[in-house]
Amino acid sequence: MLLCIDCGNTNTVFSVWDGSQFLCTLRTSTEHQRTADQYYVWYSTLIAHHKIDAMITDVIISSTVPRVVFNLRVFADRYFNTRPLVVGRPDCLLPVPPRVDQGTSVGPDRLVNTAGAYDRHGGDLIVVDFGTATTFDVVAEDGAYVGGVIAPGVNLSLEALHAAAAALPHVDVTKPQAVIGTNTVACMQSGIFWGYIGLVRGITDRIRGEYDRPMQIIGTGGLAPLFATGDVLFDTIEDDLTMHGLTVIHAYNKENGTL
Ligand SMILES: Nc1ncnc2c1ncn2[C@@H]1O[C@H](COP(=O)(O)OP(=O)(O)OP(=O)(O)O)[C@@H](O)[C@H]1O
Ligand SMILES: CC(C)(CO)[C@@H](O)C(=O)NCCC(=O)O
Ligand SMILES: [K+]
Repeated sequence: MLLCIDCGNTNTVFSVWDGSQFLCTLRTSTEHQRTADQYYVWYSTLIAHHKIDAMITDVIISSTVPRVVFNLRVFADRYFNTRPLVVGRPDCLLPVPPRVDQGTSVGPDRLVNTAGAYDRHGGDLIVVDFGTATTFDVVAEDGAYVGGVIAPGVNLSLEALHAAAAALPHVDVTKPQAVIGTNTVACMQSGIFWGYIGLVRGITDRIRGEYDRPMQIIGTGGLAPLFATGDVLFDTIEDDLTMHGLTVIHAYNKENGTL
């Protein structure tokens, strides 16, 4: 079985893939101090809780935080006796290499989203991922990542408002009743909710204008379903797109790479 690990700047997600389905998905906050042994205590406790017979033989990691990779490698080696595949490292092949400026390194999560979305939908796509950052990945006809957009994440923007303005409280993102807020919290929620609807619509419209073929828009990340209630922004929403992409890249390396 394959253990897929998706480390974002905010959260780290583990998912066990048995070759045809994900048996469970476990989430923890990303902390670079966490050791291999700490990962195992957390992982094995939850696996036991879910009563899953997970015989892990392979591990694949995508990490937007380079310094957590060392301890995850030790974790894979010590507890599963396997050398993990790390997306973005030279020995991890991608089904289609990205076409970007020379010397730039694309976030591994964006490469993984690209591979996952292309596998499910073919090319000419925009993948919108609502994580720590709100990212837009453009996937060409042949499945290559060819660029995109990085905007501040929704929760980051809310935190920034709260941190910078003494009178603005911490609020959660939610769909407000009306656009015109009649109290501070409602005003902030309106700014974030309708602001991000406008951001996503504006950016995807402009990408479509710049790209010379029809494109599908795929939404992913925890907040995609919430924003889809505000406007028709996406052709589909897939909460497991990153995990799916990890299984696609792993399978590709089994067939063509050094695994
Ligand atoms: N209605 C909601 N309000 C606030 N947060 C929500 C809501 N629905 C989902 N979430 C949050 O979305 C997050 C899931 O987002 P996702 O995994 O896509 O990115 P992330 O973990 O925030 O970022 P990264 O992947 O960059 O670490 C979870 O932390 C979850 O609590
Ligand atoms: C943009 C984030 C933070 C989104 O997780 C990540 O993909 C990243 O660190 N990217 C590196 C820069 C780039 O993708 O062009
Ligand atoms: K993510």
